[in-house]
Amino acid sequence: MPPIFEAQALRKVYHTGELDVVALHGVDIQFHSSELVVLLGASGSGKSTLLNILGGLDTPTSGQLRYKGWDLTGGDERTLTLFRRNCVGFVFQFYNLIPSLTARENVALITDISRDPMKPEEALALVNLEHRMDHFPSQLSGGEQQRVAIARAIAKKPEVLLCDEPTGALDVNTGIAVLDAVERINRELGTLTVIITHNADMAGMADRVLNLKDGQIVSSHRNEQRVPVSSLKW
Ligand SMILES: Nc1ncnc2c1ncn2[C@@H]1O[C@H](COP(=O)(O)OP(=O)(O)OP(=O)(O)O)[C@@H](O)[C@H]1O
Repeated sequence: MPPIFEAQALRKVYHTGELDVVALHGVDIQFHSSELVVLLGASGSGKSTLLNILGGLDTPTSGQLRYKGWDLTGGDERTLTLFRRNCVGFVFQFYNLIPSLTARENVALITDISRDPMKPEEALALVNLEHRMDHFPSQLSGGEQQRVAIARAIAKKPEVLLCDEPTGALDVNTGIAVLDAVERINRELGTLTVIITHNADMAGMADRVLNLKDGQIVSSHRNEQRVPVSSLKW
């Protein structure tokens, strides 16, 4: 099977005042359909930069990124907008839900503008929140709010789910429920999933574990078997 993403010599330089910060130093990597990939690395190693480029939120300074053979780096803003809207779901550390809307309404905001979405109820059931659909964010725990954010990200049935520190603001037990939801979506929908974390204990849940250091992928390890999230040692 051809890869979903194919990155070649990706380089990203941020210019801030007098200073140039090289965030990515020539990254070559492929991501395949249905994979669950955990991306590890110290603070500042370039994880978010890589994820943002994969998701079309940022563009590389040089190098090439292809999505299903489609050149995202040569593309114009309209191409990137269509790619983001139709192909990618994002989950961030902070949930960014709209406080005046219920869980169902927060998800419906996205399904209303998508091409072939699932129903908000279906997306919320996938993250085990069917009993909380009519609650407002303030009536939900941090982990439940993050699960609403995951439901919102996947309700449009994206090919790719990108998660930047999805459990960064949560305690261990709440984080487990969130990762369980992400793993289930990957398994049941076959969504290519990339998760950034500082927590090396999460590596066991992945098909593949990448380590970034100083803007380069310094190791790539494939797990023979995925460990269920509930059995990971924290
Ligand atoms: N918008 C920006 N402007 C200038 N420099 C930036 C910008 N975004 C990131 N950087 C720099 O690029 C490097 C890589 O940052 P990045 O956020 O990708 O790292 P990270 O591995 O995700 O870090 P963390 O784990 O702390 O989130 C860092 O040195 C960072 O300071």
